[in-house]
Amino acid sequence: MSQNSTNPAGPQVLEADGIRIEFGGRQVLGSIYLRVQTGQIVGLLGRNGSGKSVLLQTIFGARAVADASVRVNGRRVVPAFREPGLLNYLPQEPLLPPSLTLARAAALLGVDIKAATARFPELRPQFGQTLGELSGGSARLVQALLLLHADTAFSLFDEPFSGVMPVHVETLAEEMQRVKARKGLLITDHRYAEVLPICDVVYLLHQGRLLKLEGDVREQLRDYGYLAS
Ligand SMILES: Nc1ncnc2c1ncn2[C@@H]1O[C@H](COP(=O)(O)OP(=O)(O)OP(=O)(O)O)[C@@H](O)[C@H]1O
Repeated sequence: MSQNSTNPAGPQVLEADGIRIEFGGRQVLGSIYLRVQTGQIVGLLGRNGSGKSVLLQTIFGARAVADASVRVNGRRVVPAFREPGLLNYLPQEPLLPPSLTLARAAALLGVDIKAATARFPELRPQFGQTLGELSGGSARLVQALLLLHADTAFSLFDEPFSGVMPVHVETLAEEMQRVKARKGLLITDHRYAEVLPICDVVYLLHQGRLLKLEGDVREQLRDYGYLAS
């Protein structure tokens, strides 16, 4: 399914709800509802250990959760990763094998290197190298760029800016804003100063509940103990 085949007339809507997760009797997520649509960047913030990674894994389908419902345009898609062209996911840990050349990774994901690196020309000469030969920050940046430019309706990013130098964080954030014209992006990253300005919707995971923040987002982030006062 290409990104426009499910609903060529309008945006696609990805919804996740009924997500409840416990570890050892401790509830991490309690009846979460989250919505992302194409054309939006949705930010997911929360303190360390609040369950952001677990939530992204569950939406992607890498973590099976009883009663969890993930839907696209109202149609249940569990596990979502099986749905061709629906979504891709950058986990916190490296996604692609270190032995893979960047050119091969791009080919596997159907990504045009020239388009993906249009704003990162210094990366182009590195496409003959393997991911393992890159620095940690460059490898992170390349993987985020490849998933961003792959032809899926949604991309889920778990800390895409981690280890990436500030000048590239800025350019990657701008690139996300450009790409959202044809995709929906769900991003969690503690680089809130870069994340907040590009988000259309901000969620905060707090004590197992997912709160949609409206109004003065920074003030609420302080109130909930995510930002220092
Ligand atoms: N397999 C597991 N077994 C037990 N507990 C787990 C397991 N996976 C995650 N947890 C716990 O679930 C909670 C949420 O973890 P998660 O990695 O989703 O947090 P996070 O919000 O992404 O944190 P961070 O901001 O530090 O990346 C943590 O307390 C973690 O220890």
